[in-house]
Amino acid sequence: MFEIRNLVYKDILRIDHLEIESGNIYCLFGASGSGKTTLLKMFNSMLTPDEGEIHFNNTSIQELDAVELRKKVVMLGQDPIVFEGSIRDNLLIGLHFSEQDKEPDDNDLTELLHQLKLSKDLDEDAANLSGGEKQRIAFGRVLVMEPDVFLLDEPTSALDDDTETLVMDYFTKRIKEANKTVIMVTHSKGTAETYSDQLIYMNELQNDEEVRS
Ligand SMILES: Nc1ncnc2c1ncn2[C@@H]1O[C@H](COP(=O)(O)OP(=O)(O)OP(=O)(O)O)[C@@H](O)[C@H]1O
Repeated sequence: MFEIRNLVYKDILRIDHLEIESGNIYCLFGASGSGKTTLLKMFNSMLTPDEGEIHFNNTSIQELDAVELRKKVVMLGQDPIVFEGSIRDNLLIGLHFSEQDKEPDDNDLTELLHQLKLSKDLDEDAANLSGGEKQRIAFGRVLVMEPDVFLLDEPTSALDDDTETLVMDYFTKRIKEANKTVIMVTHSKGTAETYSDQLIYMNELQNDEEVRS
């Protein structure tokens, strides 16, 4: 699905080769500042390598329209974005930037909230949610978009352990059923070991001693 060859980005990334196969969950693991977020941003063209190639389904990412690519490869950043409006608005807003043409109805969205362990009404103002609740709403938004690839940057960092387990169990079951691909940054080795098909250690990936953490 993705293949990286001879990638160089500033003095942050130096990767000879990395292959991401579809249908798998990959966890990027490594020290703070080791380039995990930077690498994640390469996969949907938010950042462009200085040297080297990234291929997505055998086409160079640079040849693809970034907007179209981001419909298939969706990033959920470290800081959850909440838009003005209700919880319903927030769950549905990503559909405008996705290839998914079937809009979930209120029953679907209420079930999604339930699975994300959010006892909230769809009409509630999203601005009043706590940090962990906002994180789950942002998670729900990308789930509704149903992209081929989820790029997740510490998606459960604001959740307590029990909630994280429930949310991740639900998420991984759902994406495995749909044969989606996940590349996820996490600081939790337990989360990485529990949910990933493959762990990618940044210090092993980087080929230059100078960029090793
Ligand atoms: N646009 C940029 N220009 C220059 N340096 C940058 C840029 N973005 C990030 N960096 C630096 O690159 C390094 C890697 O940052 P990155 O955010 O990818 O690390 P990370 O592994 O995700 O860290 P954390 O676990 O703390 O989120 C850091 O030293 C950071 O300061």
